[in-house]
Amino acid sequence: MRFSRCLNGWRTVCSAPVCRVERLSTDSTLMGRAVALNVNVFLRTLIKTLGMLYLMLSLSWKLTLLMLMETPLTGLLQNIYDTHYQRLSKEVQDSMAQANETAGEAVSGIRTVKSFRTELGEANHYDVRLMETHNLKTRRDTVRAIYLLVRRMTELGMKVAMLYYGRLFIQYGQMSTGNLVSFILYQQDLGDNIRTLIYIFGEMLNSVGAAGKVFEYLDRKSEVSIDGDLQPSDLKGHISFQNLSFSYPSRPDHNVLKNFSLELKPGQMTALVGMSGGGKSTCVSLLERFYQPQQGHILLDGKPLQNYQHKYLHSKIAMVGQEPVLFSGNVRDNIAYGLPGCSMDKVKEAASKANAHAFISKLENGYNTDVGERGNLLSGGEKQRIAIARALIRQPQVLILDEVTSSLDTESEQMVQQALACCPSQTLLVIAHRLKTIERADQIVVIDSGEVVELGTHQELMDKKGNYYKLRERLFTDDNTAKQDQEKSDTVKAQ
Ligand SMILES: Nc1ncnc2c1ncn2[C@@H]1O[C@H](COP(=O)(O)OP(=O)(O)OP(=O)(O)O)[C@@H](O)[C@H]1O
Repeated sequence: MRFSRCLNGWRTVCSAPVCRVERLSTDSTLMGRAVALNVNVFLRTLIKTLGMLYLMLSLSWKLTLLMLMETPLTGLLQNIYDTHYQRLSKEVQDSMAQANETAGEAVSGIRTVKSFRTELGEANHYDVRLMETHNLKTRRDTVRAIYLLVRRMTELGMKVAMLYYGRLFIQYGQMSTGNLVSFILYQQDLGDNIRTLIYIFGEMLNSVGAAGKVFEYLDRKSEVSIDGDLQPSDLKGHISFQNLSFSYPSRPDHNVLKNFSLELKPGQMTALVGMSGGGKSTCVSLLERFYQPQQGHILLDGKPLQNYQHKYLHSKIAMVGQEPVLFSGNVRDNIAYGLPGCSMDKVKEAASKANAHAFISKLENGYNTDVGERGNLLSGGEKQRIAIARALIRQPQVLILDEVTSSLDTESEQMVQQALACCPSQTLLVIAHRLKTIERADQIVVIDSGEVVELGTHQELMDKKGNYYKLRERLFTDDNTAKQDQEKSDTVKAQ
């Protein structure tokens, strides 16, 4: 559960890894169970089997050899069966993991599910996944039933042969009737033991697939090198993006940034603006070293970003993202996330700067109030302010705010802006759609299709009447239309 939470907010975890979380948890459970139980039973059964074989050999080595002739046949049969059974088991596990993931998504996004229930109609994704799992299980059980049938027939054939040759040995005085009866009794037990061994062996093979997946996750190497060791005590926070070209690994043909260059100076506020999908958040992801650019460099105080020690870098560059990520726990733990032993005074100071102290004090248990899973007991603006406090408490030299003011009211927004202005030597990078919030920025950078198309102060860009001017006009019109729509709907509601 805790692990899954960390994966959900992995960017936050990295700063202070949707993958198959369910599969990982199912696989590790399967592996743990198989190792603990099976090894124990396997060893006990193996010793018993060897003991019985010794007794059977002493009764009649010829009959024993005859019985053992069955082994290669059973082995071949087992091999064919295992291959199919393994493949189907893996598909069942994948399908179950997907079903659990779908259910988890539906529960965490219950509001969206409820809003779209009519559109979803009968197409309940979870049911579809369960049906797929059920079909796969049926196929797996059929393969098992066919295997058992063929195996029983083979065993029956061997028993007939044993009785036939046993009778002949008694006839020629090579074996007494009592010995044949004892042999048959041992042989039955031996059969049970060999079946147990085969079953456990199958189970162990089954868990090898699961173990493979777990080790695949554990052995994953970060594509971004983390062996830098620079930790200067006097970091200024001067950042320079130099001729960056970048495409995401999942879409290598789509060049998100093209020959992108930009400078962020200490003590200055830089605002990135532009149409959606232009590449603003990508700049931030590269600065946070979530990805490595294919071409170009990002320098921090003149040194490549990868030369800095990973932990040090994330203590100096803090980010508050578009969607604030909170973890279940109390307010204090969320603000002091990744800073064990942080004093309450520092937590309160950061909360005050982020304009969060007042609302936190009004909560039932103040800073000890549980924020609920992913902070769902708080409003969007409250979560946002806690996320800002989490960034400010680190006193970062570079602070990145990605659309953070979008869920704040005007008053909170102004207070946060004031708080940010209190750190004069800090390098501040702000991404904003509400262009009003960035008018006081020292430089405004307009990004379009991964390129810097305009750069200057608000006034310079307004005078230029270029992209920024048009963007403002468009957003201003959209804002007005939204306001008018809101007013209309308020009037209708009032009537
Ligand atoms: N993880 C990803 N994998 C593949 N492509 C991505 C990924 N994240 C973003 N992109 C693509 O990269 C381009 C730039 O996205 P980015 O999020 O940087 O834009 P943006 O300017 O921040 O947009 P917005 O203002 O809507 O947040 C888009 O075309 C987007 O589809």
